[in-house]
Amino acid sequence: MLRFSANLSMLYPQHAFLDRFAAAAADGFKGVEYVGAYDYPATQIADVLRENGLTQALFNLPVGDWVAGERGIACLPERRDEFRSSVDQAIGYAYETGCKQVNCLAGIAPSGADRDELETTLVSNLQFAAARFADAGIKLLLEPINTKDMPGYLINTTDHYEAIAARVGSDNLYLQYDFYHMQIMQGDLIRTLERLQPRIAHVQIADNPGRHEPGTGEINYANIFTALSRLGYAGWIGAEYRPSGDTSSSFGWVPE
Ligand SMILES: O=C(O)[C@H](O)C(=O)CO
Ligand SMILES: [Mg+2]
Repeated sequence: MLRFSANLSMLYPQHAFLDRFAAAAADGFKGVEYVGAYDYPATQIADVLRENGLTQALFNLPVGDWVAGERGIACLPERRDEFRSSVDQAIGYAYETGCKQVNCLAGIAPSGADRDELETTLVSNLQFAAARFADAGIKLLLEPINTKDMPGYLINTTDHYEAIAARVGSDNLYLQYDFYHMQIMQGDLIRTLERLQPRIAHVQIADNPGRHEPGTGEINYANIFTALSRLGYAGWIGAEYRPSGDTSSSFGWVPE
């Protein structure tokens, strides 16, 4: 049985963030996810989840200054201490909201930076975080992201995820497989899903081009949902897209 989670950073843009939970529940979602809710007390998020009968499926480690263009700090050597204290902050939010998995955004490579140094920093930070999250019973995820939407982002392919994961050497580092990003970067979506499925803890969906709802572009989501069912995928499927119109009218892709 496939389970869908509403990505509240993208769906229901007409509502204030805290009102998006009720909108998702009214549309039948049982789970929600978002980039992060660190501007709100964790207890407030827990309350709104409870009031709406929702499970917290996923959120990200603190991503740095999003408005200034940061997309994670895990690869930035001078932010090592900040990253490590952000792990404790994320664990606190995960405990309070009952969330069992947290995604790490690697960050944008500063122009001219030494990529080896960035990767070494990322590996060391992920080793630290994977161990802390394991002690807390929470999975740590790493997501490759396409270079067109996010130029300079450090991890862009599943091969790169695998290379980093091999260096991290922890059973508690999983892949967040976003079909939209991987369609842009490498295609071969279902074969890669089949190969990496044991390490995939969360998937996300959007169509390409446009990053709108499934059915608006070139990705065959009917086949992808069949593959996920066939493989016995038991995680959440995050609806992480910008609706082409009204969010509540965008769910024609949900399988019967
Ligand atoms: O953009 C994405 O695909 C990520 O999942 C995210 O959380 C924010 O960039
Ligand atoms: Mg994603």
